[in-house]
Order: sequence, then structure tokens, then C-alpha cells
Amino acid sequence: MIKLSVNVNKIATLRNSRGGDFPNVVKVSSDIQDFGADGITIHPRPDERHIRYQDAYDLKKIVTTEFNIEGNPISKFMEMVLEICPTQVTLVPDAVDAVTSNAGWDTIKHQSFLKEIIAEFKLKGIRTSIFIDANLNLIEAAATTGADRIELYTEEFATQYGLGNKKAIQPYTKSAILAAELGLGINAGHDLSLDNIQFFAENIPNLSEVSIGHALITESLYLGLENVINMYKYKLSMASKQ
Ligand SMILES: CC(=O)[C@@H](O)[C@H](O)COP(=O)(O)O
Ligand SMILES: NCC(=O)COP(=O)(O)O
Repeated sequence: MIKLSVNVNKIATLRNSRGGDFPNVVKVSSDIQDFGADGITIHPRPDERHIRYQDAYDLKKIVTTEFNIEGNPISKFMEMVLEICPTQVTLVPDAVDAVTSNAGWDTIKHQSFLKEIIAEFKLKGIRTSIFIDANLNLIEAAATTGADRIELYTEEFATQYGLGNKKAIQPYTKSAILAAELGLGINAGHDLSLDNIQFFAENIPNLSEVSIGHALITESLYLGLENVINMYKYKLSMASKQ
């Protein structure tokens, strides 16, 4: 069974927008696990605009499923991950000012850097994954770094699939086949959603895990709206009766 790791960045975005602690990231993450998710993913960014480094420490205490921390391995990030020892670290080459992740690693150019830091995480028993485009040359190079897994960067697939171009899956399928041949596990993420997840999963052999945040939280809002509006209407109608 393919694992679903829920990215809770957007819960932290909502919390931070009011400066308080509502919604509480730890409580929501705990509930997400109770509702059946197989893991919690966070992607703290250097400006801590959503997930704060402290959230990572707080979450470590309650995550009973798989804890996946994503990010660019700058020294502050490295120190935090090595201290927390999550189940998995996913290395993402984000620019500091990136709105969201917008590229996978150039594993050819950064091969020796990746090798070095992956070795550090391995010493601590942390599973390592490299965020990567569906490109066979880059996947071959990824296999030489010692990484346990790759995370296929799925934005291009999601965009094309939304436009009706189902052939956009092909490079991902080929990448997954090669990755498995090279002994790499396969994760995937970015812009996966209720619309595209089944088709994606059906066409990616050996897929171990998907991490989903933006669409999943948005869909949860939509699917919950009717229910919550009716709950408010009920409360207001009760108050009017008094
Ligand atoms: C690596 C990846 O695709 C996700 O972590 C995504 O970038 C979420 O980050 P934001 O929530 O900051 O957009
Ligand atoms: N690794 C991808 C992730 O955690 C969530 O990406 P998105 O669903 O927010 O695009």
C-alpha cells in the first residue's frame, strides 16, 4: 500500500496569519494521524513563514507514524534534522526566496555535496530522499549519492494532467522503473491532488509514498464548508429562539 504523508505547512500558514496558536499544528497533526494518514511531512523554510523550527521539535514528540522533514540542507537545517532524527529527510534545493519548491536537484553538479551530507544523515539512521525531476540522467547520478529514495517532483505532471495531457506521466513512469532498477525507493510530491492521485499512482511502479499538502488542505476546506456553515446556522437559530 502506498503511504500518504500529509504536509502540514498550510496549517502553520493559517496559524501564523493571526499570530496566535489556532489552529494548533501539533493537535491537527495528531488528528491527521488518527484519521489514517501514514505520515506527517513538514518543510520548514529559512524565513519560517509557515512551519517554524520549534514546530519540528514539538511534532517529533507526537508523530507516531512516519516523520518526514523536507528542506534545503543549509547548516541550520542540518543541525535541526540531525538532532530530531525523523524517519526521513527529503533534500530540496530551494532558493531562500522561493514561493514554493520549484526545482529538483541537479544530482550531476551536486553529486559530491549530496554524497557528503547523505553520509551524515545515514550515520544517524535517518532515511534520505532526494527531490528530483523525472530525468533519467539525474536519477542515475542520484543512485551514486547513497540516497535511499528519490522524491519525484510532480508539478509538471500535475499541470499537464490538469490540461488533459495524460502522456505527461510517461517520464515519471520511466524514471520510476529506472530508480527501482538502481535500488532507489520512490516517493513523489508537489501539486498531487484528489484529481490526479489515482492516475499517478496507477502508473508509477514501486511507489512507496506520496506527500501532499496544498491540495489536500484546500480540498478539506471545500469538503468541510457545507457541514460547518450548517453548524453555524444551527447555533444562530438556537440563539434566535431565546
Ligand atoms: C518539496 C515539495 O514539493 C513540498 O515541500 C512543497 O514545496 C511544499 O512547500 P510549501 O508549503 O512551502 O509550498
Ligand atoms: N513533498 C511534497 C509535499 O510535501 C507537498 O507538496 P504540495 O502538495 O503542498 O504541493
